[in-house]
Amino acid sequence: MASISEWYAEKNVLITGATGFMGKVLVEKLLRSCPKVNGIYILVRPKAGQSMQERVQDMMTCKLFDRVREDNPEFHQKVIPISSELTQPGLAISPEDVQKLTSCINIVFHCAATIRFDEPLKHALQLNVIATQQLLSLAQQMQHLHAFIHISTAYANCNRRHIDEVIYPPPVEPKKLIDSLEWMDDGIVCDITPRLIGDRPNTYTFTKALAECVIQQESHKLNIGIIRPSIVGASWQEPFPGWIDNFNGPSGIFIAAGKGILRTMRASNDAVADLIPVDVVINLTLAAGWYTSVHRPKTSLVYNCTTGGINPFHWGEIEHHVMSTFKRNPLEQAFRRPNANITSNYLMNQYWILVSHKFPAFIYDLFLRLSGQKPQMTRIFNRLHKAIGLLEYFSSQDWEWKSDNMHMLMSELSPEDRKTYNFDVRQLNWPEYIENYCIGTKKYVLNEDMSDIPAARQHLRKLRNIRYTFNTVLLVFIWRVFIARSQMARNIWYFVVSLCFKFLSYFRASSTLSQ
Ligand SMILES: CCCCCCCCCCCCCCCC(=O)SCCNC(=O)CCNC(=O)[C@H](O)C(C)(C)COP(=O)(O)OP(=O)(O)OC[C@H]1O[C@@H](n2cnc3c(N)ncnc32)[C@H](O)[C@@H]1OP(=O)(O)O
Ligand SMILES: NC(=O)C1=CN([C@@H]2O[C@H](COP(=O)(O)OP(=O)(O)OC[C@H]3O[C@@H](n4cnc5c(N)ncnc54)[C@H](OP(=O)(O)O)[C@@H]3O)[C@@H](O)[C@H]2O)C=CC1
Repeated sequence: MASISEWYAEKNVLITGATGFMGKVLVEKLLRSCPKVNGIYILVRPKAGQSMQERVQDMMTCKLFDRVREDNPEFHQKVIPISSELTQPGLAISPEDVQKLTSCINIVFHCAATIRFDEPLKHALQLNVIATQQLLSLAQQMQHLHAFIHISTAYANCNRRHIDEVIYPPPVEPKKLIDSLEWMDDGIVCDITPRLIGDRPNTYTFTKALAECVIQQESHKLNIGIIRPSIVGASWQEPFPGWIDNFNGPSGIFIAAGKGILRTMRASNDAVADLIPVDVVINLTLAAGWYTSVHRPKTSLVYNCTTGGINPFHWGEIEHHVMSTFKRNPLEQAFRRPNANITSNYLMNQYWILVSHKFPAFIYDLFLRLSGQKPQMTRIFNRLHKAIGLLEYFSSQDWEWKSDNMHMLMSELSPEDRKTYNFDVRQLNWPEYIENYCIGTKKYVLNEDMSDIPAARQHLRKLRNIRYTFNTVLLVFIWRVFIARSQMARNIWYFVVSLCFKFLSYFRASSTLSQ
């Protein structure tokens, strides 16, 4: 049987969400490991004043593509951008492009989605559900399509504790919901959103669950594979360790902790931190594309792509390794020395928020105001509190995912493919991975230079000295106020001072005698 790379040779691949975090890694891996792939068609929209072409050019000059660039400097010729806005009717693809895609595409990878937890329901539905529906209908017209691979999330069914590799019945009938929301104005939709999403924490997980149902209902004769990754983190091995380009999920939290801004967060030390490296997810996705095309399973296979059941690691351990990495490799211009603690106790967390977040922010902003600058720390903390408020649900409990299909797929690969498309997370060394992840946030998200680490360490030492001075002044001040008001405190003070004097005289006398 042909290896995975051989199978992708001469194939035309369509990818949505190629400009996103996972999409980029997918494009890169295809170009690097399947150099004979015929064409990679990517659906891209113009954004933030940049044309589609400019965005794609920018994407391909990014460091992620360095290895591919070395192997084949002309790699960009294989990437063919197609203008598309997924929230528009017909995905806003021109008739000529539709013609091109339907006649040549062999495999579709659908990665595009809104992953914001606070997305208004109407927009999340439009992108995560209706766009999926429209893409399926385009796929139905493709004459040479072998497989359609949809990227879902392991948290689509986070209202359950034990999650099998099946598509669960929808919380509401997607078609009925789409029809009803169409005539409602945004205010009404916003009001009824909590009732609609029920026991799911946000519109993201709710609409991703609906998307899976839409796929089940409307796939007809297509060969479907559904990949459900848990919390996707920096790369483990490929194209190099620690690659990450965004603040999503834990990355923003790690950075905030490394900058000394985040001091406390509600999370359970003993809960499994189900992180999965992005290269593992992409390797599994490509292998699933190959398997679905070659074996054409009778029912759509769902792959829970998680680590917790295979090689568990816990939030408490993550906290320890993140802190230790950032102490050894500090971020530049830290606000305070990194020292974040997670706690599952609500009151304790509120106390530390007050003492370690709100109070220092207030003092710092006061200092900025007095020195004629614009206050900013309170605003940063408000944003951080909003983000951690949305993430806490995922860090305070654990889930059990069945991953039989992931094991089955691994057993179907040749030894060579198992190396090239490695998704065996039993080999993952967590402390090493977390260290590379944190360094990755420093290098690739914050664009900080590793050669500036001595200066960053010097800055941490300065912060430590400021803290010692501040604490000493505070202690002396409190004590002075205290002894001015209490006779007992004064007595203790005189007792301690006279004790010190006695010790001093004793040591002086004994040193004089010994001479
Ligand atoms: C040591 C401790 C160990 C314990 C550690 C526990 C970690 C526990 C993780 C659980 C993780 C579960 C993950 C579920 C698994 C999925 O299913 S993965 C899908 C993941 N999706 C996400 O993570 C999206 C979550 N993010 C959001 O919903 C929105 O970004 C937020 C958080 C509501 C913020 O919205 P917003 O206020 O409108 O801000 P937004 O425009 O997004 O960004 C504003 C700025 O903040 C930055 N930013 C965005 N997010 C963050 C963030 N999280 N932090 C800091 N800055 C951020 C942006 O880069 C941006 O910067 P500028 O470009 O302005 O300079
Ligand atoms: N990141 C994670 O931790 C996890 C992600 N997933 C799933 O993986 C997939 C990819 O996630 P990730 O790469 O992290 O997400 P990103 O937010 O990084 O990427 C989203 C992609 O979707 C595209 N997109 C969004 N809106 C539109 C639109 N209206 N028209 C055209 N394209 C659009 C974006 O394009 P543009 O650049 O133009 O905005 C971008 O390419 C998603 O389906 C997500 O649900 C699952 C589990 C965890």
